[in-house]
Amino acid sequence: MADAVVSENQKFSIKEVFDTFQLCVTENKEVKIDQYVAGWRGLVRFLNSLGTVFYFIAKDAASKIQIMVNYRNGENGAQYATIQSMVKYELENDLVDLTEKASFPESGCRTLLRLHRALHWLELFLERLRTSTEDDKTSVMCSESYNESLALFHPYMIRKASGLAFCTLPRRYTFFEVMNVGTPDQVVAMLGEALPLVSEVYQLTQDLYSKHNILDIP
Ligand SMILES: CCCCCCCCCCCCC/C=C/[C@@H](O)[C@H](COP(=O)(O)O)NC(=O)CCCCCCCCCCCCCCC
Repeated sequence: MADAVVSENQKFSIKEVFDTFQLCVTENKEVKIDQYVAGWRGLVRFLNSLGTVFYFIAKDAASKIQIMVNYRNGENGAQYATIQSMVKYELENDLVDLTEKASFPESGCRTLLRLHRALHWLELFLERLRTSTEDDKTSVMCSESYNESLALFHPYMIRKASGLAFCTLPRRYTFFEVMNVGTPDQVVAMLGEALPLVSEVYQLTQDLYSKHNILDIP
């Protein structure tokens, strides 16, 4: 509720976003979609605070978030409580285009897979940020992480536009300030705590998709 009245530009701490990812995982090691989506919302808000050049990225992420929210609010919302229940439901009911785009271009499994791949980028980027030193460039850390993950799935034009956007990233010190966590040492400590949470969510999803052989949904 509070989220709705908070202005998009209001300063918030990136730590809140990572706390949300912590709430994603249930005792049975399932990943809750509401919290997963909430985590992504926070990341998009942070991205928006970095400037309009990231708008095309934020817009794509936001539209995928919205697709997932719509499933949760729809008549079969309960089936979308966790990523595990969603995969089971959609596969059992033939609601996923597995080999080529056809009747279900916006299935939950497909949409979440795009966010999941982006989470891998985040994992790699946060690790680089965490182990970086003062003079390291955020743009380089960002593009190296991108090239090892999301870029493998993106066409040339998107890779090109992304590369241009990365060049506008603020330097490390300023970037840490925008994260609004505290001193650089505190940011590094926070990243050390946050990374295992993001990694766990990523790994649980990866294992699930791999088990069902749905890592290549078109
Ligand atoms: C800090 C700098 C942030 C740089 C973000 C790096 C990710 C670059 C992604 C570029 C996506 C370009 C937009 C379009 C993508 C789509 O074509 C493509 C495929 O979708 P389709 O199969 O439906 O066509 N979409 C995707 O791959 C999903 C992309 C989602 C990107 C979300 C990025 C959120 C970044 C959040 C930054 C938070 C940083 C926090 C650091 C402490």
